Amino acid sequence: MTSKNKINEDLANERRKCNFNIEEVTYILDGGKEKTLQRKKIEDVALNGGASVDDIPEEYLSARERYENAIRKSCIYTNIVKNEVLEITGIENYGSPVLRRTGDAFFKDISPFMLHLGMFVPSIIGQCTAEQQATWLPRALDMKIIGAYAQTELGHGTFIRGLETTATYDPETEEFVLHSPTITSYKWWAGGLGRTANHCTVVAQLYTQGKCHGTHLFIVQIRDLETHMPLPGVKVGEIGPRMGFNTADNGFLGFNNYRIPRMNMMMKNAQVLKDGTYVKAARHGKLTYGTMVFVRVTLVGEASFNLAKAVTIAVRYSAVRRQSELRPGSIEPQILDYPTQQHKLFICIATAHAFQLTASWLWNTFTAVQAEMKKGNVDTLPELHALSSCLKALSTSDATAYIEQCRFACGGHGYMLSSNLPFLYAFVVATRTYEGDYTVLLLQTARFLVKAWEQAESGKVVTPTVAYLNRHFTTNGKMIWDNSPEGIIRVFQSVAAGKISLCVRSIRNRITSGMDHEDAWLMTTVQLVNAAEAHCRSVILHTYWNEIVRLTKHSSDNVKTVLNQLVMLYLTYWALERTGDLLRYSTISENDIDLLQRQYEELLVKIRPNAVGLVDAFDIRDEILQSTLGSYDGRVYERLMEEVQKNPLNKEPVDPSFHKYLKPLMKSKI
Ligand SMILES: CC/C=C\C/C=C\C/C=C\C/C=C\CC/C=C/C(=O)SCCNC(=O)CCNC(=O)[C@H](O)C(C)(C)COP(=O)(O)OP(=O)(O)OC[C@H]1O[C@@H](n2cnc3c(N)ncnc32)[C@H](O)[C@@H]1OP(=O)(O)O
Ligand SMILES: Cc1cc2nc3c(=O)[nH]c(=O)nc-3n(C[C@H](O)[C@H](O)[C@H](O)COP(=O)(O)OP(=O)(O)OC[C@H]3O[C@@H](n4cnc5c(N)ncnc54)[C@H](O)[C@@H]3O)c2cc1C
Repeated sequence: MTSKNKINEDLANERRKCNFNIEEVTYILDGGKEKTLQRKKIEDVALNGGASVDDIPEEYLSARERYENAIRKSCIYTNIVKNEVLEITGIENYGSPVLRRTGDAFFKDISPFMLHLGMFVPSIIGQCTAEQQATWLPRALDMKIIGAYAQTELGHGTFIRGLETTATYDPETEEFVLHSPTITSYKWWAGGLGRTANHCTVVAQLYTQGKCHGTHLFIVQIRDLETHMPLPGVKVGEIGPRMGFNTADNGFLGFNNYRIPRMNMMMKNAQVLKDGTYVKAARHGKLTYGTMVFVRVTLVGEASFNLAKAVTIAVRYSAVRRQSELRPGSIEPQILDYPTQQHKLFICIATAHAFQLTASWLWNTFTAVQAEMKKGNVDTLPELHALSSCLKALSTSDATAYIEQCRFACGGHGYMLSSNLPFLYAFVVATRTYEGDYTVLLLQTARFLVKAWEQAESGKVVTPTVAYLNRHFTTNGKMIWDNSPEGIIRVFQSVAAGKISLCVRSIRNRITSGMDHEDAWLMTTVQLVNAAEAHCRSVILHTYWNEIVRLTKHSSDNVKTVLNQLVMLYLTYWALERTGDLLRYSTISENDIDLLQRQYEELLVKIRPNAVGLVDAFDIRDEILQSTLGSYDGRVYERLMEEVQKNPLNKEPVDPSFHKYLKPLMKSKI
């Protein structure tokens, strides 16, 4: 064995200690053995040519070089996908999470094609008629046209109804005239728009026959397909450096009375006829927001995957890193042996599991709602919107905090870009804002919760995710504390019910004392966000526990044990985080809290020997992790030194700036 492929001895020891079948856990997380085998096959095809095709790491490049390099790699990857991967998986898997995952081997930051696959293509699928799909989809999937999703404007992101771009129908020519009437109406932020896209989905206020019908979606060509020049009437460019997303060429876009054919309005849910007659969406007023719902659903899985990457890096590093001494003269312990380090990291492993299983469950819910909507039934859409909103908000917010915790857990080396942790953080922190800001989305869930509360109050049976509200009206007093998983979940549901109840009371009291409904709601929004967070927490706890019970029914004993330890750690962790709520809404005592704390610390000890095995079970290839600290072999220090060789600053022993500036300064007299 050469030193290049030798496994670090501490990491090798950890793997010897692991007492469960790692593959079995991988299968559970992937959704079954077949899915794991399929993923591995795709990864082999996509990555075995050597994915990391950068001679100089992208962080050393200028903005121009970085963008060009990102385009170069996007094209390499797209060709691999088109020519090799889709042969195995079929075209319907374009844009699947596996391809998204494999793509990470090519980019530390982000591909300029991400929004094409992540939002432009889904908007064609979700918002176009079959005829329109036949026109656009094959060209988009084959990358003959490259798109972006241009909704947000300089002046408005959250409040979609406030968007200012107009699309006015002209029946004479059967065209829409797109126009940006103000500076604040300029599209701003759309990924891939600045330099890459030649088409985009544009969200604009639709005017026909002198009436505004609110925001609708349009497919708009913005650049010439041969020359890539912006078309006359289109002003487009890149918005400038930002925190992360620096290879995504986020762009701005304005229109000067720019004409597009009538059939470029995405007409699945509402139409404008040739004569300008507007035909309203028959089923639900918010179906044009469908692409956002789809992306919110996928973002829960994104949060899980990125957290899994971060904790894989941090746990492996913590097994390799030794620091301090427990007793004078004793061997320095692996930092993973410190309970405080375990406290930082094991919750991250458990959270990645919780989010992965919740993401799969949410995806199933999403596809079930889609199937119902195809039959014309939109009754389940409000619950899906409430669920996808709060799960997107919480998963991205928790993942952000825990990825940062993983970085802290790696000490100084966690700040190195080559650890990949800063990139992961910058990528994930944006997910908390884009596709609906954290607070705004929780307030959407709160609207649903208050309505569900009112239904339960009037004796109606409410939908499953809020069924605990029906129970709230049939039980008296505080929920009895019970330290079983089901007991903890019930208490969390009581906390949510209690908080929603307080919100309803506050709103009613405020209205009674003279406020109108809008002000009463506004004054209660701090509590409403809190209640929606509590509801979402209970949904995650419940889903995680239920899914583990279901998925480990036929598992080997040791797998059952370790996955149970993790889910118990998760439940106990959150119970301890929320002791204030538990004291308020349940009969938990000081003694019960002491017992919870002890239980938590014992779980850390039990999980410790399997920690490396657990992160190995995420099965994330080194090419995808792209981390000096987190590779499978644990050659942390060697990789850090190897990376230093790639630093262009080290190419010459003396920097030219020495002769230009430093030396004159040193020679100058005071
Ligand atoms: C290879 C694979 C590639 C990729 C995959 C991997 C990763 C992920 C993919 C891509 C992501 C990558 C990068 C993304 C980059 C970012 C993109 C963007 O950010 S795009 C822009 C997103 N913008 C937003 O999310 C804006 C947020 N704002 C809103 O959603 C709305 O304005 C808001 C809901 C806040 C308010 O809307 P409004 O019309 O004012 O409604 P109101 O509050 O009055 O509510 C009325 C009524 O409607 C209900 N409702 C609202 N929204 C929905 C909905 N979406 N569905 C159903 N119902 C909805 C609302 O609850 C209310 O109902 P009630 O009256 O209470 O009954
Ligand atoms: C990296 C990145 C990529 C993006 N990519 C795209 C893209 O491809 N396409 C696209 O169209 N957009 C994109 N966006 C835009 C993104 O969707 C918006 O920035 C996001 O929806 C937030 O909207 P905003 O910027 O208007 O924030 P604001 O709404 O201005 O939020 C500012 C603050 O006001 C608060 N706030 C706003 N409204 C309310 C309310 N009603 N109640 C309480 N508090 C409120 C928020 O909580 C927040 O604290 C991207 C953004 C980022 C950061």
